[in-house]
Amino acid sequence: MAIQEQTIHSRLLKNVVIDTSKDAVVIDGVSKIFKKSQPLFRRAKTKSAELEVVREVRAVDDISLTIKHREIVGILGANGSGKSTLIRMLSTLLIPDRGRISIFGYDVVKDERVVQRLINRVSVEASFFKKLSPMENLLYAARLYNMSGSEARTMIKDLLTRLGIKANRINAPLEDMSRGMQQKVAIARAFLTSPIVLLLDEPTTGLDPRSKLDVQTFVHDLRDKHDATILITTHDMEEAEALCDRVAIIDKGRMVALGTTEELRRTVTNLMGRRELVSLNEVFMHYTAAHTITEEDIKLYGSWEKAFEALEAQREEE
Ligand SMILES: Nc1ncnc2c1ncn2[C@@H]1O[C@H](COP(=O)(O)OP(=O)(O)OP(=O)(O)O)[C@@H](O)[C@H]1O
Repeated sequence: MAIQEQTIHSRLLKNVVIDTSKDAVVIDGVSKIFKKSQPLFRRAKTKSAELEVVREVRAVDDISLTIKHREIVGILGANGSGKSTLIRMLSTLLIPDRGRISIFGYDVVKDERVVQRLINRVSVEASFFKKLSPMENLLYAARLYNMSGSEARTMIKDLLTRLGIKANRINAPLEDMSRGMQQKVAIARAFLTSPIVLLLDEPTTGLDPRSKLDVQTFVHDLRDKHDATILITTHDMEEAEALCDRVAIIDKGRMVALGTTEELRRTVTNLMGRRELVSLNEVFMHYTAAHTITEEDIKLYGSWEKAFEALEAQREEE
């Protein structure tokens, strides 16, 4: 029976009872503060002249967000805005300093083990046995989840093919594949374990346009056919528009906007007094410090993109 038909019932997944009528993810007033030590005199020639100062970085600052079952939500933010920190707290890798996070009612701190069964995180730093092939790596993962060898083999082949990985690559060492291709193998691995909540940390960064589309189709399939709830961080506005039911924009750890891409575009169009609907890029710039880039900055750095990179680097240093 399709899970949609069961939404008011409970679902048993990996021996955990899930009430799919509950919100999939509830983030309630969550903050994470890091302590960073920095030399006070950066240009000091001798080490002894350096003084260390400890500074607090509010990587995530009082964020609240509720995500419904089968929703795809995008988290947009510049480098260092706190996206990965938020994802890491959701996946129990970091503990919030303040606030609560729950997944279908299970608390990420108190019910850590249960949450780990419900959630799967895909990030660029995915760990693999690089000398082994995608098939061998995924068979290893399937074994951990008690799948039979033949069942897993068929499924893996199907998954990798759907993600656009050619047959001759499936059994070749992973280390010979590009970073983008390895990223796809990481996505396939997350899928193998049928996550009920999937956290995708910049899943298409570094992928070519064709591969991006493969991944986007796959993500939609995951939601449509397998009822996954998906949280995705991205820098790519086109991707956010193509994939997400709603997007949250975060800046310096704070959530500065939340809504459908259409709603956000309309709001900013009205705020700017424009006639034509602004793009999501302009929405992003409006809500983040990107709008502070001046003509002079563009001249100085050579292009808007370069000026934006310089601004991000400067903010990261601060
Ligand atoms: N383990 C850590 N210790 C100290 N500071 C950290 C740590 N992890 C992240 N930070 C700081 O927290 C802030 C948010 O970082 P985070 O990695 O969450 O941003 P991000 O939005 O994911 O960036 P990117 O797009 O570059 O991946 C940054 O200032 C970063 O330097």
